[in-house]
Amino acid sequence: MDVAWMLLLLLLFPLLMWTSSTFVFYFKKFFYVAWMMFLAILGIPICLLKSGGRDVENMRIIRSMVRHVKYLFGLRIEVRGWEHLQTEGPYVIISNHQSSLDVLGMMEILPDRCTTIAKKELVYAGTVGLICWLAGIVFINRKKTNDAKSVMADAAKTMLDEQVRLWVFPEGTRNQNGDLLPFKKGAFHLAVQAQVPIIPVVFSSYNSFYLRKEKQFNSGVIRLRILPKIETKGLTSDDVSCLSDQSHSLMRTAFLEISDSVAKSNGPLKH
Ligand SMILES: CCCCCC/C=C\CCCCCCCCCC(=O)SCCNC(=O)CCNC(=O)[C@H](O)C(C)(C)COP(=O)(O)OP(=O)(O)OC[C@H]1O[C@@H](n2cnc3c(N)ncnc32)[C@H](O)[C@@H]1OP(=O)(O)O
Ligand SMILES: CCCCCCCC/C=C\CCCCCCCC(=O)OC[C@@H](O)COP(=O)(O)O
Repeated sequence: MDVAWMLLLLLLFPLLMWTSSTFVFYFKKFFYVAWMMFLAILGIPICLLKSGGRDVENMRIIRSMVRHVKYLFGLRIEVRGWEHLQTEGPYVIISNHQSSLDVLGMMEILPDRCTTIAKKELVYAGTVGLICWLAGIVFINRKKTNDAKSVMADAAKTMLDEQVRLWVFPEGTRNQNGDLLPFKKGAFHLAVQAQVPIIPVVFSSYNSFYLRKEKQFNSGVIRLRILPKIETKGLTSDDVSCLSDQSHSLMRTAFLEISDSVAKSNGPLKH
């Protein structure tokens, strides 16, 4: 009898593991990375065939190939403020940054001819790194401020010469502390140097369905709000701090508001 129980427990153990939320968390994380790497394998030759190399137009291919991924994780993305993206010419989009899941919301609203600024380490992320490079992502070395500044000054020029839009995460790193980190200045210098508007975009907190430390990854809702553009015409580098503070306060207010409302519709996290 004892042996039979032991056998039953041994059989049940993998099943228990499978249903435990920690296992599900790691499985989903692994699957997310693996699926993105796989999509990139398919996307790389398409990008090469369509544009022959590094070109911001490749972002369209990534956008269309990533749109379904939210369904695989039971995520619903609700967007408000589409009208604020109806702006001609180049602009800088700034958004909060919580996790690599931000890519899903980003691809939901990414305008044409829009690429992004990322840390240089991303270029080494296998097939994902290669496709990011092909899509014209601008890589910066966050440890060398002067290098990063000059790369961003070049980007300001490229924006105008090639009519490119840039998406920057002004917190400068991923953050899931339930609030926004103070903003780095690069995005605002960029907009002022190019004299283009800033369009703030806010993702609601993922805390009601995704918690990195607690190893929770459920299905849920992400609310995305596109805020009205902030003009920079006539502003100089002296106005950068003020511009950054103004953007931070607008985005923080929207973040707290939508995060609160989304927490109610996602319901409490099951532990
Ligand atoms: C087919 C399927 C494929 C599937 C797979 C593909 C999937 C997706 C593909 C696309 C998705 C990609 C998503 C990528 C997301 C990646 C996100 C990231 O990597 S976030 C991290 C990188 N981003 C950033 O760091 C944001 C930009 N950073 C900055 O703007 C920073 O300001 C800086 C790095 C330029 C400098 O940082 P730091 O020194 O730490 O801080 P500051 O306080 O901001 O600056 C110091 C002083 O320098 C002045 N400054 C800053 N910038 C400039 C400038 N451009 N010109 C002049 N001066 C500048 C600033 O004012 C400060 O001086 P002060 O006197 O104090 O004002
Ligand atoms: C050779 C194998 C390497 C495997 C690496 C896997 C790479 C990730 C693969 C798939 C995820 C797809 C989305 C990619 C874009 C997300 C990038 C991202 O979010 O980077 C984090 C960065 O913003 C801030 O990082 P820090 O927290 O400041 O540091």
